[in-house]
Amino acid sequence: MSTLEVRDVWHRYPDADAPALRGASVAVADGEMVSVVGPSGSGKSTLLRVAAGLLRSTSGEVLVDGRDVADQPTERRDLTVMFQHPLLFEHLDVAGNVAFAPRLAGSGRREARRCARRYLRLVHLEGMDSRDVASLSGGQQQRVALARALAAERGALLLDEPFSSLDRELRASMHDLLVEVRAALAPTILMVTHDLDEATLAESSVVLIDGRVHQHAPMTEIYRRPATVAVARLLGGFTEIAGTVRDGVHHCAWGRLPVAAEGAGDGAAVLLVRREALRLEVDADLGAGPGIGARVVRRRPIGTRVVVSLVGDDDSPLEVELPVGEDVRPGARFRVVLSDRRAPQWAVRDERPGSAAPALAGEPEEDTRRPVVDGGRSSVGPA
Ligand SMILES: Nc1ncnc2c1ncn2[C@@H]1O[C@H](COP(=O)(O)OP(=O)(O)OP(=O)(O)O)[C@@H](O)[C@H]1O
Repeated sequence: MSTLEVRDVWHRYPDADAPALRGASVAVADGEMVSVVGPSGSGKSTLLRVAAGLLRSTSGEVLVDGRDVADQPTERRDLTVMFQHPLLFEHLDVAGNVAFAPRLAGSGRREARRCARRYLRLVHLEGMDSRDVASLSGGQQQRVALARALAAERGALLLDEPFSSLDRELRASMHDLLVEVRAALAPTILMVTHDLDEATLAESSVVLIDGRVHQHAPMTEIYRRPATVAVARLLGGFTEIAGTVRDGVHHCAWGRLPVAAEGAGDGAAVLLVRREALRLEVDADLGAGPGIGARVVRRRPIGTRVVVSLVGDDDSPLEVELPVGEDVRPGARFRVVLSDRRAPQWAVRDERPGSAAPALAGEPEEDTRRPVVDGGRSSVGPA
């Protein structure tokens, strides 16, 4: 077991217009699992490849067990990597694939196969030692790949979208397996995924956007209090209400709304409200508290609920989630209000292009290598 830390890493690919990583930092404690999420192209795989030693970063440190391993090749970093595609050796049978790492480490053939069987049992593939890997299903192949990664018996396991090529059911069974493996072996894990549900398997998640860490916290906390508008957009389902915070109150086209003390301080700020925390009132209720007049643009059913998209009287887009069956048709006018008007709302600094106070206005030149957003554990809100 070991700890893994990536510290203030910058990376620019040759000929790229912009850096893929801009001062990204992630720390994974011994036996802990951290997931990395972010939009496509945000630098997730680059971060993992730098940690694995498959890519040399432009600057920054990678520490395994507190030791700087920047100059060490992957095989000397006490870690192992598993990718989306299993990349099994087709000339070896199942046990031969899993025995590969112990063989490489110097174990004899019989001992290595014994070790392989142990890990095959762990991934529920007992009795399949002699099977041809090409004859296995995609899910079974990925189990072999996991057993092979575990059989290397390295301190840390780096997973790059490990289950994304599997269908929903197989993915769920791999998630269960990962939970079992963690209970049995407690490996230190850094996992890149674009699946926000999968990310919740980890104790905490890092949200990487444009090569910067916007937030590092448990996923439930990230949903509750996204650190930036960009994080909220990645999660989806938030309505953004622009305005200004003064003395703990958000002033906006909706009126005056109290904000949570830990959020944005005075200045231009966006309230991030979950769409299920909003409801529609008929226009007759105008003036009954904070809210905004809006016109329905479209409705989109999702399971037993319907997402209603509206345009507010200030031209802002809004989304409200209601039970299916509500009589809400395109063109109809309503007043959008908060379900609980007294609850403090979550406000973040308004850093959107064109806002009154862009948070990135003071962004350093790229080559100063200073992170703009705090990547610390449980950080909320931009630095
Ligand atoms: N070999 C390369 N040469 C040049 N640019 C690259 C290279 N690999 C990645 N990039 C660029 O670096 C940025 C980050 O890419 P990366 O693959 O790390 O993102 P990602 O978050 O893993 O994306 P995805 O979720 O789509 O896999 C992207 O803009 C990508 O186009």
